[in-house]
Amino acid sequence: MKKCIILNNNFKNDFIKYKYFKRDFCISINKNNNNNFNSYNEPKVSFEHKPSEDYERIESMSYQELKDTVEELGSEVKLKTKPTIHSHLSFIDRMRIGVKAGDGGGGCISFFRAKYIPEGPPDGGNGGDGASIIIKADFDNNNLSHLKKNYKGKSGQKGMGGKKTGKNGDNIILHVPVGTVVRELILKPSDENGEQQQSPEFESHETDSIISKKDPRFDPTSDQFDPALYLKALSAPVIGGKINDPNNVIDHLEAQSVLNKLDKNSQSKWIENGVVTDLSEFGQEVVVAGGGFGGKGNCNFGSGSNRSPEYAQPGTKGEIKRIELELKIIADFGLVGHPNAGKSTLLSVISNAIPNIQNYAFTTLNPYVGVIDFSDVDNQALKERIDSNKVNGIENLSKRKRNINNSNNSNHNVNNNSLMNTIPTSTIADLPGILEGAHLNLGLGLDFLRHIERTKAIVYVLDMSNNGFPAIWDRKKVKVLPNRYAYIQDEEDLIEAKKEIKSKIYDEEYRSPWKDFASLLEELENYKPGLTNKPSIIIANKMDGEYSESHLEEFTKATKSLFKGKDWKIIPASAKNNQNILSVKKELKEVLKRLHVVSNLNK
Ligand SMILES: Nc1nc2c(ncn2[C@@H]2O[C@H](COP(=O)(O)OP(=O)(O)OP(=O)(O)O)[C@@H](O)[C@H]2O)c(=O)[nH]1
Ligand SMILES: [Mg+2]
Repeated sequence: MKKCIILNNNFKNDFIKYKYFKRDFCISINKNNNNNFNSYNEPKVSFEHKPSEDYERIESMSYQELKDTVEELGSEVKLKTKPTIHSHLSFIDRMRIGVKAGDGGGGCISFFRAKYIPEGPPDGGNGGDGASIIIKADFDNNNLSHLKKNYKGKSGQKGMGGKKTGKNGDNIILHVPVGTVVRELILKPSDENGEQQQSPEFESHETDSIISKKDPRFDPTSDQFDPALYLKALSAPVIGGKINDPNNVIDHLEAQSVLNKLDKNSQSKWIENGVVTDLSEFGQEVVVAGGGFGGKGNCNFGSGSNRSPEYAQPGTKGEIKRIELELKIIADFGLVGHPNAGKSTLLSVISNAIPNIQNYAFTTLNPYVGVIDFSDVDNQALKERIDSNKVNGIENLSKRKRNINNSNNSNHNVNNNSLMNTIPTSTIADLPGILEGAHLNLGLGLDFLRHIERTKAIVYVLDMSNNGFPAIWDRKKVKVLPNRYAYIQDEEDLIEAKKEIKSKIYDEEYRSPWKDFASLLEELENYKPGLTNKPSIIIANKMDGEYSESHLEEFTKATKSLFKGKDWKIIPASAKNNQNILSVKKELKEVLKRLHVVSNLNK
């Protein structure tokens, strides 16, 4: 029997549909704003059948028709819900949304009337402005999953008699994390052969004249209508007004319907038009679609020659855009640890980077990104397989091979391997060391913490040899605890730091990896609650130390309850002696693999 799966429209990615679920064909249901998957009685469905390159899509099929079709294909209809994925992994770092700003309200044509004034002056008020769509960097979580696919702004209210102005549409503000890059997209139409055409050359200063001359490339009813040029012109800075000025000739609704059709037949593709905004400051915002202007009411047009103007301005159309949002991630992984824990040394053995390594704190002052090559992990996996086959005998191997080939269900081993093979390399950032009070801007403080936000996962590096770190800095040293120093810029910093650090319960005589780890988590959480929810790995470094084994034992015990429900692994290693580095890389790849699945599911 052929395997079939029914998914809701969230599963846009064919790779996931066919490879992850290992089905012969799959059916996706058009959701009617109803998230409860099992509650469909008569769902509208579209049908996709893709064992080969042929791709069939039937829109609006009834449930019965769907069942018949599926049964004809030799399967049965089964509703399947989304696979559960660890909640802290499900963050979206890139998404595309459609935005339509509200139209401006039309001006009003009205005349003042009273008992003894039958022909009063014009008193039609102005229309209100349409709502703009604004993207603002003030969201508290490093995630875009809270956003919808489309936003539509309210139109401005029409003007009213008595010179009353219509209400403006309330702007829609989309809250995104600091570090989000906003890109405008334009449609790149395909030619007959499916090849992408080059966008026509477009000079912004041309636009004004083109539009006013009724250029057919901007006319949606003309054969020469050029969607790419049209979309570009919508956002181009134009001398003497924008494309959506009331004086131009474009029928925007008609144009949008042409664009929608192009979008639907999926021969077209959205590409960047080069308008990029990097929202790198808290509170920074950008208007991605400007609301239409309200039209002027006839009270504005009365003049000596025409005291009773019977006309008013219509409102202008709100802009329509497609936007791509992306979190600016500096690397897949960020190395987090106290100064001197061995972060840079670890980076140097797992990646191609050649960082500065010194036996004093704050050697690393800026993030340094290295590329990890996973080919040795893959080679080892292959070698292990060959070795185990040698042990089990060649017969076993062929049996297993056959099993894998025959199985059409979601065999996890097969899936995992195919996913892993799609991740040949990854990036890792060496970050400056962190110490207590970093969230108060001690040490390299806030600058450093900001970088952690820009990595997808965290690699904690702990010094298991527990030698304590000699805080030798070339900056102004201030002793805040025995053996501990902090970088203080002024008196105020110092008072704050002392207060903060004293309020914590630290055993001043004795440092332990557990306390180190707890203070790292605390700093991260103090800076931004939820920051430690990122996928994480703990590297117990300096395992070549005399007491490292017992410290690791203590650490594992102490963290047991904390790690409940989290899939954080503790990997013992010695970066300096290149011990167990392959296991570290293996685990990094495991984390990436999980991130990869989630990111594919959310595209
Ligand atoms: N014994 C031992 N020493 C190590 C190990 N890994 C690193 N070290 C040493 O620890 C010292 C600090 O290493 P770094 O890699 O510079 O430490 P870091 O965490 O990058 O320090 P900052 O950049 O100052 O935050 C160096 O002298 C390293 O040689 C290890 O596994 N075992
Ligand atoms: Mg370093």
